[in-house]
Amino acid sequence: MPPGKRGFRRRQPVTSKDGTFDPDDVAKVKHTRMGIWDLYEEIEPKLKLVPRSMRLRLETYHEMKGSFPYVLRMFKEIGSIKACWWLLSGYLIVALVLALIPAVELWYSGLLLKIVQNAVEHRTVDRDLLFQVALSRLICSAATRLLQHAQSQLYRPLNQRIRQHFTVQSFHARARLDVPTYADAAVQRQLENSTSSSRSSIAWNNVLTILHLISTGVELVSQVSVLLAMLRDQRDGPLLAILSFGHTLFRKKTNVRTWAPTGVFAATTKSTDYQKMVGMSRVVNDPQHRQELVAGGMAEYLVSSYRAAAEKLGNQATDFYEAFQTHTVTNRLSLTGFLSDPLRELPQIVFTLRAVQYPSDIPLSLASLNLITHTTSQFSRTLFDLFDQTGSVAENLASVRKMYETYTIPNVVADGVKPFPEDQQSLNLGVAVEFRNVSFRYPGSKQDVLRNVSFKIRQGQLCVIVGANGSGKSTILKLISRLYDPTDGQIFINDQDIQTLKLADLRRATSVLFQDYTHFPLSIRDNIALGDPNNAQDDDKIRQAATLGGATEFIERLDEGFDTYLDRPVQDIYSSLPQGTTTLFGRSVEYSAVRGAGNMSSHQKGLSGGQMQRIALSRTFMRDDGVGLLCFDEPSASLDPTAEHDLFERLRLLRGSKTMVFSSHRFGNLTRHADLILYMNDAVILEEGTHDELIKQGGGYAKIWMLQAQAFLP
Ligand SMILES: Nc1ncnc2c1ncn2[C@@H]1O[C@H](COP(=O)(O)OP(=O)(O)OP(=O)(O)O)[C@@H](O)[C@H]1O
Repeated sequence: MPPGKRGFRRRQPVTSKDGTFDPDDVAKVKHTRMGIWDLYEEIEPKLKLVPRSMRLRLETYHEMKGSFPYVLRMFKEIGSIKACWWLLSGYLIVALVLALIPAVELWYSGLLLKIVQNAVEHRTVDRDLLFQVALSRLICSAATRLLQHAQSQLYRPLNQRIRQHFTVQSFHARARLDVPTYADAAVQRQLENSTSSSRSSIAWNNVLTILHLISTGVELVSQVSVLLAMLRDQRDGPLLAILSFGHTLFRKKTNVRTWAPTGVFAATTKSTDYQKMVGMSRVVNDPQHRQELVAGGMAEYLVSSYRAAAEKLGNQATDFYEAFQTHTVTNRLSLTGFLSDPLRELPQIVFTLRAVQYPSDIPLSLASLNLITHTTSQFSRTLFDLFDQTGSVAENLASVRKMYETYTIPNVVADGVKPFPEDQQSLNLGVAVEFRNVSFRYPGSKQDVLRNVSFKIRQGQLCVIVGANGSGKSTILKLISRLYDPTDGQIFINDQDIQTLKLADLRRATSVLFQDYTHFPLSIRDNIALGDPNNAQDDDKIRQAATLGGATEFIERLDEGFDTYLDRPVQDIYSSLPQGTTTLFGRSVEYSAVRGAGNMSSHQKGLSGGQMQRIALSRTFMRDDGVGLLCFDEPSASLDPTAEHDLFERLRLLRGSKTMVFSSHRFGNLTRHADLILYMNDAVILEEGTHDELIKQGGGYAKIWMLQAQAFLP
């Protein structure tokens, strides 16, 4: 990943805290300069009674509590997945047994110590007990291996089952969102926070976290019980244990390393040189820019600018994390750091003093010292790790809550309740569309893109909306298909308020080709089939739609015909192929360096804009049954004049008596046949009527018509 801000934004999700963060608020925010980076950290309110770390921990526990109901729901759901309960119970049992083994080992080590003690004091060795200890150690290590193997065997099927189940759920949660909801930055953030990777899932990660917590708990409790039992019999045992524990605690305190600030923070760089360096490295590394880079002879300029910027910045050209670490490392030399090492030696010093005092005890004390210090520091490390993990455990558990919350993100465009139309046959006569004083502003924008727009398209009419770029034509089509709701005013379909109609019915009865249509990274067949998901398996229909869209001829010329992927989402993987290999799996071999280079990035098969538009048109033609309203936004923008003429002829024939709405800034063919022309400019409808009426009126429409006509006059 390129260095810098991109990585930072992606990796640092916004916390669940309410309110806003204003870097300029000096009362609440501390500013630190770190090389080219400016770090802004929220100043924690200073409560004397509760230390900051404690307060953070309390907050964390509180957050964890809120996540529990969701975690419970997750486990219930996992229980409903085939065979998951059994696998999970098996996994838990294995984990618990594994957690008990260190205590068993410790117990036998204690016994060994007793044997040594006996040998020293009474000069006798209990051979049976010694054999038993040796055997038990062997059994313990064999059991650990076996159990770890069993665990890895259970891991894969569990992970796969759980991941698959929750991936489908999350797919559904995302697919159902409407346009304004999906475009909402807060929703995007929410979705990003609940994204699983392709190899594991939020649910599985949480199952592992919880199992880890349980087994660590069991490990600690069992070890502490054995340790206590052992310490009871050992001279100086408790003292040595306390000293070891103290050292681990002290070292932990002096050894806090963070890769980023811990609280609420934001960081930015004002260095234009660094921005330029990162930007230029993207231009060079991203294949989509290669064509322009080469054709424009930019390489030399880029290299010299990059070098100049790099020289100017020197070692300050780092991403935020590196800058942060450099900054913190220089601040880490402290007195506590120096004290840490002598403290480590303290148990040895105590032991030496005792050895002088009781020389006969030396072998025993040596064994005790080793066992006790080793066990205590291991135990305390596990304990501290567990404490340290509370933050990430809370975050993990919270991710389950966030995942479930995405399932219920409410859509901005609310569904209606009335079925539409009541009589399916009526659709053949088209539908009437009426706008009453409609005003509209895109979410987050301050500007009205439609102002007080009113018009009425009667059943079966052909309406053409014309006007300059940005006048609001496409927006009208988006409102008719209820991608958005008006900010003001009402829209009526067959005299019924559009907001009362069932969305699924409305969308089934309407077919829209947007100007900014996209091509799905699927096969051409699927790209067309999606025009009518109900008939997506009907190959004849797909071919017929392709013919109507004028696409059959070029599709059939492609090597893979209808199976061609416009943009293959999963690339074939190969390396070290002999040079003569030009095709593989029925496709031509492209080396990764040239994949997506040149004009192949957006449509790998190198289709022209017009051909892509024909595929989009075919998708629209897929749906003819059960549709009463056809909307086309600049359907011929990329077509040559013959193709445009043929398209309009086909559309007129196919239309029958259905309502059709076009948006266009080309006057001519279409407008002359229109029953209603809406002439727009700057968010309002200025003129409306038929071609003859508007020409007679001699207004804006007539003027542009004359302008376009003149272009063809000799
Ligand atoms: N998603 C959006 N968010 C914010 N503003 C938008 C969005 N889509 C369009 N706009 C703005 O709304 C205005 C009207 O756009 P619209 O696409 O409806 O115009 P148009 O008449 O169809 O233009 P063109 O002839 O170029 O297709 C423009 O100023 C455009 O910048």
